[in-house]
Amino acid sequence: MSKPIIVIKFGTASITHKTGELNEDILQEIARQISILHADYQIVMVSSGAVGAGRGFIQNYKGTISERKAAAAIGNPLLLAKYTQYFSKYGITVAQSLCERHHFANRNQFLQLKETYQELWKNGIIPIANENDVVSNLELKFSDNDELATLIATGFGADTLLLCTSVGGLLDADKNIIPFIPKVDSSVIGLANDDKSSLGLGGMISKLTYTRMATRMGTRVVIFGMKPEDGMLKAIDNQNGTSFAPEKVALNARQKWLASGSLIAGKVQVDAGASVALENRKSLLAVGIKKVMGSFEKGEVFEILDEKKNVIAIARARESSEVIADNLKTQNFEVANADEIVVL
Ligand SMILES: Nc1ncnc2c1ncn2[C@@H]1O[C@H](COP(=O)(O)OP(=O)(O)O)[C@@H](O)[C@H]1O
Ligand SMILES: N[C@@H](CCC(=O)OP(=O)(O)O)C(=O)O
Repeated sequence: MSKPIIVIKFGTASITHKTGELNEDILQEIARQISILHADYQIVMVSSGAVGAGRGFIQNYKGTISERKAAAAIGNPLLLAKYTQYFSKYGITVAQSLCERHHFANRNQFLQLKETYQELWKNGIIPIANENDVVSNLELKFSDNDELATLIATGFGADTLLLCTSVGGLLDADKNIIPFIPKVDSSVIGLANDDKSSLGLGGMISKLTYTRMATRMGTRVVIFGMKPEDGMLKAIDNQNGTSFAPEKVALNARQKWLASGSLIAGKVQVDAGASVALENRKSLLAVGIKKVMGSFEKGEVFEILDEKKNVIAIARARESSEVIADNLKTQNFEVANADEIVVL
C-alpha cells in the first residue's frame, strides 16, 4: 500500500523575520522534522516567502502588484536554494513546483501535476509548491497559499493538511490555543479576525475557510506552530496546535476535485422540489430551475442555490447556460447528471 499523503504549508510569517528576511533557524528545523516524516509519508510542501525574500532587491519597495511579482521572481530561487541546502543534510532532494489557479480548474492539467508529484515521490524527492506569482493575474489567482495547499490536499485525497501559523494555532478569546475542533461552523470562523502578517496574504480567516473545505472533503487539518520543540512532529500526532476532524465523505476523486478545484462559472437557483431531488442524489432537470445566473459553457462548473440563495451543490453543466435558459419548460431536460453533482 502506498504511504499516506500529507501537505504541509508554511506562510510568510512562519518562515521570515519581521523584516522579511528568511528565518534560517526555522528553515533548518523544517528540513529536520520533514526528513523524519519523509519515511512514513508522501509529502508536498507549500511554501510562501518568495516575496519576503526578494523584496529587499527592489528599490523603494512599496508592495505594488508588479513589485510583489518582481520580488517573487527574485525570492523564489533564493528560497529554494535555502531549502535545497538544508534538506541535503538529510540526503533529501527537493523540487520546485510553481502553480497557477487555472491549472487546478482543468482536471486534465491537474492530473498531470499529480503524475509529476508521483514521479518525484517515487524518486524520494519532496515537491515544494508556491504560486507562480510572476504571471498570476488578479482575476485568476489563488487567494493565497492556504488555498493552493488545500486544493492539492483535497485533489490528491491527502490524509492530513498541516497549516503552519506564526501564532501557534486557532486562539480562543483569551488567546489560548484550542486543541480540537470537531466541525468548522460559523461560530468557529467567528473566532478569527482579519489580522494578518504584513507580507503574507492569508491570515486565520483564510486558514479556517480552507480548513472547512478540506475537512468536508475528508482531509484532517492541523493548524500548528513551529515554536514548540518538534512542533511539526507533535502536530501530526494532534499534540500541538489545533486539530480539525475530517468529515466522513463518500465522494470519489473526481467529485472532490469538482467541489474544490474547479472554477465556478455561473449559478442556477432551484425550487424546493429540485433541492429535495438533489439531496436524494438525483440528476438536475431544467424544470426545477427558477433562474440561471451568469454565463457558462457546456462542461463548465456552476453552483446550485436553493430558494434562500444558499449554495447547496456544485455541478458540471451538460449544456451551456444559454441552452438551459431556453429549455426551462422542457420535460426531462437534464442539466447536470447525478454523477457530476456534489451536494454540499
Ligand atoms: N482567533 C485567532 N486565532 C489565531 N490567529 C488569529 C485569530 N484571529 C486572527 N488571527 C491572526 O491570523 C494570523 C495568522 O496567520 P499567519 O501565521 O500570520 O499568516 P500566514 O501563514 O498567512 O503568513 C495572525 O496575524 C493572527 O493574529
Ligand atoms: N506567493 C507568495 C505568498 C503568498 C501567500 O499566500 O502568503 P501567506 O499568506 O504568507 O501564505 C510568496 O511566496 O511570497
